[in-house]
Amino acid sequence: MESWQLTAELILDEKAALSEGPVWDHRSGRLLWVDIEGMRIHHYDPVQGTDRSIQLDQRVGAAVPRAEGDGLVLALEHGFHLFDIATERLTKLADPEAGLPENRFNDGKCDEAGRFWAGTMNCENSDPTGALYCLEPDGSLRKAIDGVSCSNGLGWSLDGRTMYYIDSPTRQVVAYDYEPAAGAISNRRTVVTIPEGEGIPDGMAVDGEGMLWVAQWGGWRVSCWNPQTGERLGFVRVPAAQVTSCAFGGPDWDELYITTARTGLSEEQLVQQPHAGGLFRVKTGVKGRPACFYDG
Ligand SMILES: O=C(O)[C@H](O)[C@@H](O)[C@H](O)[C@H](O)CO
Ligand SMILES: [Zn+2]
Repeated sequence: MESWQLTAELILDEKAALSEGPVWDHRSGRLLWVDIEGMRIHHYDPVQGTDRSIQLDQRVGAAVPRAEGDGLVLALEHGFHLFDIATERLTKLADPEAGLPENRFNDGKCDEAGRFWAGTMNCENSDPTGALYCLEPDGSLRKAIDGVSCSNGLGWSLDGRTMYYIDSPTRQVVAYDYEPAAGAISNRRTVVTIPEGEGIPDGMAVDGEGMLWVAQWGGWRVSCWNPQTGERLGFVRVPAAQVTSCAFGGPDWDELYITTARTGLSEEQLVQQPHAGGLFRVKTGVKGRPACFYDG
């Protein structure tokens, strides 16, 4: 059934420790991404081929543009913050896991209503002490999913009635019924299982046909899955093992940007994958959808 294979090309040899969370900002034509362990927010300009980054003083799990202005909302090691790029000023909104020092925030994404969803992971072990949170545009926060080990990819179906979610060690993508007005989830079920020996699922993007593009940490690839059937339609080879996330972007929305990591790799492994920690890209032949921004 696997009908196609593509290969991603290196576009930025950044050698970031843990490059993650790509978001295409169509307003600026730039890709926002983070280096979680390097504590940096990056902006990549594909026209110039240049990348600029801002150093923070704590780990940054996810960054998403705000709908108004050019600020960002961040899921930092120590909670949710607004960030003003020009002044580099941080404004703390909420730190729901201040009492859990082993945890930090990881992947996050906005839904159509401009809510920012982001989850946590235990950095010391795979105990399910993490959770998925939803930050409403008015700044209120609620816990949506409990008992998470390593909160990762998020996405929504084309009709906005299904939310997809990845807790990496489960090797699964699960789906919930999604009630868009309230942002409420229910009826959890498994829609994709990553085969054993192919690493674990990490970040994810949903394309314009509703298919799921799932990065495989330890799997050297991003695979494309039909969530209706659980079948893999094809995959993108990436010349780095720790493939962390992906997002559609580019002027025609048909380019998949892919992030990778160096962290945890031995000297020997780094010889095999010298561009680990780089940014990669592939033309997919399918279009993605505009990213949603934070409405608060
Ligand atoms: O890329 C991420 O989402 C996390 O920040 C990583 O740390 C890995 O997923 C995790 O460590 C895998 O075990
Ligand atoms: Zn991730």
